[in-house]
Amino acid sequence: MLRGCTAGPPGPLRRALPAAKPAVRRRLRECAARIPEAGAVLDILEKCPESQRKGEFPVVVFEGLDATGKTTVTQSVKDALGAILLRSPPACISQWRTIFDEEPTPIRRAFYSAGNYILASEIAKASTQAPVIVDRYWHSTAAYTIATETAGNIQNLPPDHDAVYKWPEDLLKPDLVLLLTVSPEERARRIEGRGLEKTKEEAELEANSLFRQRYNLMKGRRREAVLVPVDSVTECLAYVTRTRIPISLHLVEVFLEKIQS
Ligand SMILES: Nc1ncnc2c1ncn2[C@@H]1O[C@H](COP(=O)(O)OP(=O)(O)OP(=O)(O)O)[C@@H](O)[C@H]1O
Ligand SMILES: Nc1ccn([C@@H]2O[C@H](COP(=O)(O)O)[C@@H](O)[C@H]2O)c(=O)n1
Repeated sequence: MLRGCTAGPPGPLRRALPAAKPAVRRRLRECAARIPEAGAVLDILEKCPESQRKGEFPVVVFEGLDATGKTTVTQSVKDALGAILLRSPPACISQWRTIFDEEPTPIRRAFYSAGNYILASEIAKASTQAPVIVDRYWHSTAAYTIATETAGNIQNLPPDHDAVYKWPEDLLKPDLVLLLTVSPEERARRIEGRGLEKTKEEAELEANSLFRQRYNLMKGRRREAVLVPVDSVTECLAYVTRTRIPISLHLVEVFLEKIQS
C-alpha cells in the first residue's frame, strides 16, 4: 500500500506526483540521457516565464473521465463565448505522449506535470485576450496518479487534507473547474460508439478495485448540477445549463473533492 505525504520524508505518492516545478525539472533532467524527448520537454519548460499571472479574462477547466464529453463541451463553450480553447498536454509536447506513456509512473507523471506548467504559461497569455476554456489540467494528473498508485480499498487513500491533494503553489490556478460525469452505462456506450478502445490506463483503472469503489461511491452521490457562482464565468455556465446537454456538471469530487483550493 502506498502512503500519502502528510508528514515526514516524501512518500511514494509524492515521488509519483511532483509537488512543484523544480521536482518536475529534476525528474526530466535525470532521464534526459536515456530519453532525448525529456530534454526537449525540459527545453520548452525552461523557456516558459517563471511568473505566470492570469489575465483579466476567466479561465474555466473541464475535467472528467474519457468519453464524458470534454472535447464536445469545450468546443461548444469556446464557440459560444468566442473563447480560446487549450488542452493538456499542450500541442507543443503532445507528439511525445506515447513515449512517456510507456515509462514508469514518476517519469510519465513528470511529463504530464511539465505539460501543466507549459500550459499555464499559455493560459496566462491567452487570458489577457479572451476567456479561456481548458480541457484537462492539474486535477487529471493528480487524480489519475492517486487512483493508479493507491492499491486496495478506499481507506488506503491518503487522508483528507493530505498535501498530495493540494494545488501546487507555483502553478497558475483557474477560476473554476467543472467535472463532467455520465453514468457508467452511457460512458461505455459512447466509448463503443466512437469505435475506440479504452486507453490502457482506463482499462487498468477499471480493473482496480479501489477505483471501482470510488466510482460506485460517486454514482451514489450524483447530483444534478453544482456550479460555483463565480461572476466572471456565469456566462459560460449559463450556456452549458441552457443547452441541457445530458450530462451532470459537478465540482471536482470523489478524488478531486479533497483537493484544496
Ligand atoms: N452530451 C452528449 N450526448 C451524447 N453524446 C455525447 C455528448 N457529448 C459527447 N458525446 C459523444 O461521446 C463521445 C465522447 O465525447 P468526447 O470526445 O467529447 O469526450 P471526451 O471527454 O473528450 O473524451 P476523451 O477524454 O476520451 O477525449 C463522442 O462520440 C461524442 O460524440
Ligand atoms: N493534465 C493531464 C492530462 C492527461 N493526463 C493523462 O492522459 C490521460 C487522458 O488523456 P486523454 O487525452 O485521453 O484525455 C489520462 O489517463 C492521464 O493519464 C494527465 O495525467 N494529466
